[in-house]
Amino acid sequence: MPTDKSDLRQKLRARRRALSADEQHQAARRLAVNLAGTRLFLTSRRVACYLPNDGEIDTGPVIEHIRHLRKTCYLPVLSRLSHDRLWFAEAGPKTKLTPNRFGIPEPVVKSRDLVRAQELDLILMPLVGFDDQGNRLGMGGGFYDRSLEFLRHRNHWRKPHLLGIAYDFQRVNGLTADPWDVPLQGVITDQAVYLY
Ligand SMILES: Nc1nc2c(c(=O)[nH]1)N(C=O)[C@@H](CNc1ccc(C(=O)N[C@@H](CCC(=O)O)C(=O)O)cc1)CN2
Ligand SMILES: Nc1ncnc2c1ncn2[C@@H]1O[C@H](COP(=O)(O)OP(=O)(O)OP(=O)(O)O)[C@@H](O)[C@H]1O
Repeated sequence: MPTDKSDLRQKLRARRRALSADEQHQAARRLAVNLAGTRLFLTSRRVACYLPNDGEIDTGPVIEHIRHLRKTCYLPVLSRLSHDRLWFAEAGPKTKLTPNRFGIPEPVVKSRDLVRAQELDLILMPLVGFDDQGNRLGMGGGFYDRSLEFLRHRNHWRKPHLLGIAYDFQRVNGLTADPWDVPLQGVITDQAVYLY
């Protein structure tokens, strides 16, 4: 296994992109079933998810389930970044979307309707790799870590709760945590629920 983070990123990203449409579809459905039985998800009302990019596991069934349970679904918004922190916007089935600078669709909303991570109960986070300590390897922009920095200074658990969403093959051994990394409380995959 490559030890270098960027090599590992490239390898895992290529493996995601190599899945057939049928494999992607199956895995996305299994993931939604696994998430649906997770207590942290069931007890959260304001839930942020993401729209898939670069072969990330499809979140369509998850988003449908969030709405079915009458929870509020949020998506990350990059286009009005301040100090590289993510904002989040409520996203219903009729919300207009526009591609951000990475080509990922994001909600078109008024500034006053943007919320900070602090206001959410649960963030379902995209990731490239994860390990059994709750360490997360992301796309390398540092957006989530910067936006969740306030969680590192807590001495008791504060919202939002953090769960990663991934294919099971994205589980790797011993990622080295950087000082700014904010650990995940669990990762939900197409095969399992890992809680740390
Ligand atoms: N679906 C999804 N949405 C997300 C994230 C994510 O990882 N996945 N992010 C998580 O933080 C933020 C966006 N971060 C991203 C960081 C890099 C690239 C990316 O494709 N980078 C290219 C280089 C592109 C360029 O520089 O122009 C690459 O690495 O190939 C995409 C999203 C917010 N929204
Ligand atoms: N809390 C922070 N304060 C300042 N800089 C940060 C912070 N968190 C991350 N960064 C910067 O962001 C860069 C990318 O971090 P990292 O490689 O961990 O991103 P990532 O978690 O893979 O990306 P993403 O969260 O966008 O998926 C790092 O080089 C680091 O300098």
